[in-house]
Amino acid sequence: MIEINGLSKVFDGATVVDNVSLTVASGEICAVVGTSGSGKTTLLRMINRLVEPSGGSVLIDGRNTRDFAGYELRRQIGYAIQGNGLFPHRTVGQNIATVPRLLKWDRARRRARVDELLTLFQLDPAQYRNRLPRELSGGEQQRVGVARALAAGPKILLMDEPFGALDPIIRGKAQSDLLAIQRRLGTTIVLVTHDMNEAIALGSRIAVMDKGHLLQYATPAEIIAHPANDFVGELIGSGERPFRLLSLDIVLNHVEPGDAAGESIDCYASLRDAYAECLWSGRDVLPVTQNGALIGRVTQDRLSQLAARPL
Ligand SMILES: Nc1ncnc2c1ncn2[C@@H]1O[C@H](COP(=O)(O)OP(=O)(O)OP(=O)(O)O)[C@@H](O)[C@H]1O
Repeated sequence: MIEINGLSKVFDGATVVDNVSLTVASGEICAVVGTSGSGKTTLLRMINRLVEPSGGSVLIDGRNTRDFAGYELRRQIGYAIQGNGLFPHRTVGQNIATVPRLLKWDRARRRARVDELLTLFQLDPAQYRNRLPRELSGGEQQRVGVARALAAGPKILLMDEPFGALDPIIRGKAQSDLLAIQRRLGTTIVLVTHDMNEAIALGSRIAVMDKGHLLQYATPAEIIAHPANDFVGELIGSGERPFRLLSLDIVLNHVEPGDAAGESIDCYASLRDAYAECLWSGRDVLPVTQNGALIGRVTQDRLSQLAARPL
């Protein structure tokens, strides 16, 4: 668990993070969003003390981060940044083994960990471990960057726009890979992003920053339904609200008995995708399948109700 209490940072007389308090429970993903210069990166870097706070405290599992040496803290907390930050002259395997080496893991254990992580990120170890970063695509480099951050099995992972440079398709894939890995390892993640779609897709909670202040800290559903003020509402995008709400839930939770004509939709598809399919195919009801077998139907009426402003 990460407890941030009254955290502030002053640079050259300017307060860039102003008295921010929030708690990230173990195994949760906190997505930090906000305009450029709102203090997101500074907030993130105060958690592993790459930036020393001017005031306030950060507790990790109840222990004040001031009680650790900075380097000690950074070995325990994974850190992944945009553009991956890989060492260009070290192989993929050496890059991933950076922190394990600092922690003096023996060679066999390092090798086993490198291969385990490459496999987890769907990169064949035999093919990738001895390559240099420049011999990888941007998306592959990004995955190696995240694998490196996870190498020593940190309980906490800090991510600063990790997928910012990726194209939308690879980005979607990288996000779903991260979610799958996070669920498997139970890692607590704080992720800075410019992209509200990414925050909604990944965040168990979203922290909205503006000019160093934390404006709202709530679940995606709460933020979409009840933005704390006009600024947060604008960030969500008023025209997007119904669709963002639909993107939070899956068809399986709203299947009703009955038949429908035409191509079916998978029960794990988002309600947003189901609604789009209704509009696109001109149908007001879709058959729903689970593992290929018909389990019922979903209606456009029901989807419309679910897209409406919650009371
Ligand atoms: N080392 C530093 N020295 C002085 N000012 C700094 C320093 N680091 C950041 N700042 C200032 O602090 C403010 C917040 O910066 P920060 O990088 O935290 O914002 P951000 O929300 O992450 O922005 P972006 O989305 O553009 O990356 C900015 O005005 C920035 O210029």
